[in-house]
Amino acid sequence: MNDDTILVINCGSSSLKFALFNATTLACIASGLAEKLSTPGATLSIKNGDTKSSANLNNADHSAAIAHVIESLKSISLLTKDPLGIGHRVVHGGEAFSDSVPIDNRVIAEIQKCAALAPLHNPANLLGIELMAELYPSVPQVAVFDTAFHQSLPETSYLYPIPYQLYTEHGIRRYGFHGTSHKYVAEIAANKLNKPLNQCNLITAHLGNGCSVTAIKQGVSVDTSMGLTPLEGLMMGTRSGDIDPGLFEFLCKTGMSSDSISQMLNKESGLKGLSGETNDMRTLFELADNGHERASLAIDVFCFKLVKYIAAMAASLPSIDALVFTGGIGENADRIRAAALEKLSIFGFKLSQELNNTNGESSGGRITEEGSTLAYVIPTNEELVIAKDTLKYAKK
Ligand SMILES: Nc1ncnc2c1ncn2[C@@H]1O[C@H](COP(=O)(O)OP(=O)(O)O)[C@@H](O)[C@H]1O
Ligand SMILES: CC(=O)OP(=O)(O)O
Ligand SMILES: [Mg+2]
Repeated sequence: MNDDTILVINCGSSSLKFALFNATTLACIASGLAEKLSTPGATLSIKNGDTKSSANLNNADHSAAIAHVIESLKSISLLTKDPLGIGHRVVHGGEAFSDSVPIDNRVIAEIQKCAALAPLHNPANLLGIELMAELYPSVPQVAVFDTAFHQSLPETSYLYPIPYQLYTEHGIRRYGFHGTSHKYVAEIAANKLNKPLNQCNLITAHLGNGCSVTAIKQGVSVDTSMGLTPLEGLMMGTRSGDIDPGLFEFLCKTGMSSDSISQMLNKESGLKGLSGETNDMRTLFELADNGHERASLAIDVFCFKLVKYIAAMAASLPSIDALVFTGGIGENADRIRAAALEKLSIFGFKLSQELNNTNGESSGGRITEEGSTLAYVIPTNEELVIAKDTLKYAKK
């Protein structure tokens, strides 16, 4: 296959997601995931149309994994010539970026500066950029930031009530994340509502492994649940979300180091921490159905936090045109959506059980009854947004 392509890379701390798009049609040709990198269990799975393959990568690090990805794509006659452009998901762009940008040394330096604010994400994103620049030195690379869409937050939302110099001198403020996803589903929701986005008031709930909720007023982000880092806000797969900051001192006094507290809050908390089992919502449903009490408890706390945050987001809006669910949980977990909407009847939501059970498939994503405040399921596609933004800077 000799069509022009755009390659999208989402380099995480121990994983690498990629997607290859046709640059003309923007159809996704192949996508995949290399995970558990730098461990004996490292694997690569690739989906190419209906064909799925997987391979053991045996301790491969990011660099070896990227080489495997490119080799594998070539072996199925894809990526036989250089891509037109390479787009990267970059989690933290601080206050420097309110849109996607072509990557140059200045951009790399800014991303490096933001690494202190996102130590789990930005260094991995930078590694992906460096590795691709080595492999394809003459191909334009573009950075697409999770934080960009939230640069419209007003001061009242982004400032923390702590000494003001911490903001001016150290950039400590709410930045917000998953912006690419919130923006994408907001645009689709506006289409469904048949209104320009700048006339839409929406609440978008991105519920994947990381979870965040955003209030979108007349098309722009005005409040969001994640903060300085992607740890604040909702309960997530392995992240705690909001906790009392007093917990930190308390745990320090028990002898825990700040690194181990951070590890606990980021990797051992959330659904996994409360259930004592897993961060995977599907498995938790199975466990709960078989009488596992802490799996049920973890699901209940997850729903409670979700409802609380959706209600908080409503405080920033004059009205709610629609609530949107997206991400692996938002798109598939009908019982989470049902539990949430049941508790949100104060905002006029009336769930249609029938539409909800099938993820709104027969109703263009709508899962509410006639006359209800609208709620939709809208599958996100961050990779497509990154591919589109990359194409803007890739010369044909
Ligand atoms: N059919 C399903 N029912 C319930 N939860 C699901 C379903 N499919 C995926 N999920 C959940 O979605 C979450 C992963 O979301 P995803 O958006 O894929 O993650 P990531 O943030 O890593 O991209 C997991 O908790 C997974 O269990
Ligand atoms: C920013 C963030 O939380 O990303 P993810 O959901 O991919 O972990
Ligand atoms: Mg995802």
